[in-house]
Amino acid sequence: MAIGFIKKIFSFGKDAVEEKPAPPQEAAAETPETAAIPPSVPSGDLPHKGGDQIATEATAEGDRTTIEEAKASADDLSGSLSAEDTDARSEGFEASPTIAADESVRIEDESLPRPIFPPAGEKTGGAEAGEPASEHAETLDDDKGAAAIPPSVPSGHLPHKGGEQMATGATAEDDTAIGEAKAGTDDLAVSPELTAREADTTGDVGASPDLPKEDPGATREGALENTDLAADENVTVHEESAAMPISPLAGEMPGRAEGGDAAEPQLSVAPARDLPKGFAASDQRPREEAPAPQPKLSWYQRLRQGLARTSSQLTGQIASLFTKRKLDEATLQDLEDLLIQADLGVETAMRITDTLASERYGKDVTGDDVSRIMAGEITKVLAPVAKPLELDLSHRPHVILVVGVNGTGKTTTIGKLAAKLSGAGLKVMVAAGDTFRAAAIEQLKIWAERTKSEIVSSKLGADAAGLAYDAFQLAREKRSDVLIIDTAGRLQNKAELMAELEKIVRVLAKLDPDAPHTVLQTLDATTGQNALQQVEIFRNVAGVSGLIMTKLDGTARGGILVAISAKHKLPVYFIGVGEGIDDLEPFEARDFAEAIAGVAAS
Ligand SMILES: Nc1nc2c(ncn2[C@@H]2O[C@H](COP(=O)(O)OP(=O)(O)OP(=O)(O)O)[C@@H](O)[C@H]2O)c(=O)[nH]1
Repeated sequence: MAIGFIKKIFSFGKDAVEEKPAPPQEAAAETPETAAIPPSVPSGDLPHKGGDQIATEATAEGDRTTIEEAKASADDLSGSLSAEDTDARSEGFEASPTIAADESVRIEDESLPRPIFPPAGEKTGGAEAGEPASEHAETLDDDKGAAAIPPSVPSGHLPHKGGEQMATGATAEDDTAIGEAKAGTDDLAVSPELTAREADTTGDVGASPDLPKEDPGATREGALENTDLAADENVTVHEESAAMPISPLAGEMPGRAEGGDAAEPQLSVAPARDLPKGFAASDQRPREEAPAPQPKLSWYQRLRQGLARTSSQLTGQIASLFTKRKLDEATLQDLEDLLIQADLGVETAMRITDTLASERYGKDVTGDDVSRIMAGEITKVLAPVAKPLELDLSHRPHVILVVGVNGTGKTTTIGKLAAKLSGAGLKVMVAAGDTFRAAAIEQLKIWAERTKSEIVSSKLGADAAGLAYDAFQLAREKRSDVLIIDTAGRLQNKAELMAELEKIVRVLAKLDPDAPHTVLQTLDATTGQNALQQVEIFRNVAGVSGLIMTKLDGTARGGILVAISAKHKLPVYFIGVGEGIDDLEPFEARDFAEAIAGVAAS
């Protein structure tokens, strides 16, 4: 066996490891489809440059593909092998996107808001009042890597420095008539003749041989107009030279010290001044006391805390049902009703009552007895679906498509996943495929900054399938390990949603028949029974291969995960119990069951 093709499984979230030969399409995946890399692009793993965002927009046209192909590829999503091919990792970029545009290209410098400078005399070692605010932007341009790192992220904490962000937009035009589609849906075959351009993060547009050098003295906007680029639409290059403002991450990043070691007390102290002899400086201003760092709860404690409402509601009702009561038919029926109302599902409710009846029929029963049996039965239902998310890194990138209804936590979950992967040393790219909401794109950019991931985005309303295709190509060229694609969730507009998701899946399969390699659906626990139906719909549309349930914190409806597991039997990879970057953990059947049933850890 050739050494370079030894593959391993990287089981993301859990410890499972297995081996599997590399898929044959990898060779094809490596085939450069674009022009040779410009000399200015370093070979090997490109260091992620802090805070830079490159936005390109291109057109993509693809070959005819049938819905069957797309569905087949979507179905073929079982996690397979992953390998960290270090040899391959050291290979340079063999291609960079060629750019074609017949209209103007713009570069926008979206610097951060100007910093507020202290008044004259207060700034030690700095300029006096009136110092031009623009100096900040210049500084950022000169040292983007440093500038882009969020202040609370410890330098060197993550292996990929900076947060190079590329934003590309692409359009993919279908060339297949409606009617070839399976099950009455559109055949949205895409013929992506992808054209993309990528600007060097320093703004050196000449990195691409097709592009003229930017005149550094000129206004960025319009500097590239009337080039010989051929594209169907305008190409806009966003150069965001500074990190987006984000909230502090103290204690949020995996591996960060807990308890506020990053939070140095910020006391308001007047700068020392030279006073004439006979005077003494005094500072009467009240000093702000830094809040005492809160001890951070373990994941298990947070899970328990998060599921406390579900659990207390359930156990409270059970306790009142079984007060001084022998177990009879009526009590069993009441219990079954209660469990069904708690969203556990009919199947699981019957399992619990059957087991209880077989153990305690005609005897005294306490709420604790019921909770114990309930925990055991729920564990049995959940254990088969509590699986790790297997990443096949031989694909490079392993493509994860994230789907789900609006607000179920797709973007947030992508950020949390990116943090885990990036924190483990993997090179992550995220794609802002929710092109219908400006806020979703911005939100993902912030997460990319936080997690030191690259980001591919386009302007609002751009074709999501084109963007996905474009991102996949770029992720290949950049040798990203994982590409995570966000999507818009619009259940209320089902036909359009179905068509778009099917198209994204189909277009990705053009580049790799196995892609997307994972289709993750996020489910909002607070929606209760509605989540069951959502899985049904997205499973059919996008070939969902696994679930992540979010917002288990504070809901009384956490039982729905049990009903979904019993019905759909789809793997549940992770659960979310908060909005923080580390509020996502692998799903553990027993922990979850015991937390819901309100029994002490076994
Ligand atoms: N409490 C809690 N909030 C969460 C969790 N996951 C996500 N959220 C919040 O839920 C809201 C919606 O999350 P998003 O990530 O924007 O959801 P989305 O599915 O991308 O939404 P669209 O972009 O509208 O499709 C945000 O305010 C998140 O912070 C979680 O596990 N717990």
